[in-house]
Amino acid sequence: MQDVLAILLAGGVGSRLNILVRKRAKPAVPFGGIYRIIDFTLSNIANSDLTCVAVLTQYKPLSLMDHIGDGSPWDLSGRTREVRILPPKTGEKDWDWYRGTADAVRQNLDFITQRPSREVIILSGDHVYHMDYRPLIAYHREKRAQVTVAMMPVPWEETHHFGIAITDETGRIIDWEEKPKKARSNLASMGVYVFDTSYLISVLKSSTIEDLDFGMHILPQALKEASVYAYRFEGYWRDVGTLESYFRANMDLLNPDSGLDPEAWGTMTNIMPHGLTYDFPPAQILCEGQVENSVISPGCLIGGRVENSVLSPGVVVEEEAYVKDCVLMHNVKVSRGARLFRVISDKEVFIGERARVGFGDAKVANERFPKHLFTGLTLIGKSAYIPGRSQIGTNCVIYPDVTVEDYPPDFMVKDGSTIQKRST
Ligand SMILES: Nc1ncnc2c1ncn2[C@@H]1O[C@H](COP(=O)(O)OP(=O)(O)O[C@H]2O[C@H](CO)[C@@H](O)[C@H](O)[C@H]2O)[C@@H](O)[C@H]1O
Repeated sequence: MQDVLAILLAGGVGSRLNILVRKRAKPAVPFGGIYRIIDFTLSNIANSDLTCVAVLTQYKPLSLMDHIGDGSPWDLSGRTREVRILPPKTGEKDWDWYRGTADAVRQNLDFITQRPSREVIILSGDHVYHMDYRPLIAYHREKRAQVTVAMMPVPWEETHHFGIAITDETGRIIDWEEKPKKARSNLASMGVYVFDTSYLISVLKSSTIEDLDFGMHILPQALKEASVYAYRFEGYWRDVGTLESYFRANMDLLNPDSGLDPEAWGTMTNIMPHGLTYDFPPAQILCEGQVENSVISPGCLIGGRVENSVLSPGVVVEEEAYVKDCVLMHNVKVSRGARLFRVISDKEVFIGERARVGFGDAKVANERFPKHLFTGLTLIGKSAYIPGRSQIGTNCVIYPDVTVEDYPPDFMVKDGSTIQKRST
């Protein structure tokens, strides 16, 4: 589909993913063993035969740029295919940081005006889903819409996280509420929009709002002056913007009925920048090793028991260790006899012998720290060191790079605590 340009928004701060996004943009966070979150949207683009995409970055873009490279892992590079990574433009005075999703596109209007296109599809880099965009574009054309929003019903108690539409019987959107306190419908926007190119250019050029946002400003305005339709999507889709939803989506990989199946969807990733499958040997389960309902990536070495967990390449679980309901990223080492329960661990973490992590009372932890954004999960930052025989409760956050010197005596970390690196 050479007449449709794709714009992938990949610049949000993603602070709800806590220390996982301290050094990387949210779309670059590892997911599901060998993938990164952005792989899902890039694969959808390639599998929908879209040939030209701009990736708008802003916050900590380096690992994202490394990962995307020239786009060839998704077949997005060549004479007629291109992926363009666009950082915020330098303005007259200083960096003109993007102030809203639509402002980010407005600052890169050149990309759109310099390439002939009939429609522009706006996508987000922090969703895990499989979608063929071609039926959506066909629907947009059939309805002669100027804007089409991909939507799906969500549980009523989650409606306040989304843009919500009220439609008439033809599918036309007649009312829109961005993240309403009390929603009148549960038909939620997936943050996937198809715009007629000429309408998108005119609506972006005509607005004087600085922090211009699609859900907050552009859609309400479009309802007044253009024909806006809802396209109902049926399939697996998750916004993995919070730790809870990120964890749940990883766990969905282990449930054959969830609808999340990257292999069946032809999801692609870049295996080169970190030498993923090229340098890692096949995964190995030793005699004493036991694995139940888990994703085990290349280079993993399992001597203990792993249950309902997602392991990225190079994870080692030594003899007598027990890992249950965990997401462990690249090269985490779980030493002999250690026990982990509901832990999300970033890369290169060392867990000492007989340490216990994530066992505790989430209710108590929530009472102590009601503002914590997650329940019953413990989060370990990149390259952190968990001392042997330590006991780390649930709802704890262990910051990146902490060493043995940063822990309290006898390594007892109460439910809901945070261990930070001591400033030197
Ligand atoms: N300045 C910037 N530059 C580049 N990229 C940026 C950016 N600011 C945000 N982004 C990226 O744009 C995407 C969407 O941004 P937001 O996180 O602000 O939207 P939110 O998810 O709250 O709601 C939106 O997405 C949900 C669906 O998840 C809809 O229901 C809702 O209507 C819609 O507003 C994300 O991928 C983010 O990383």
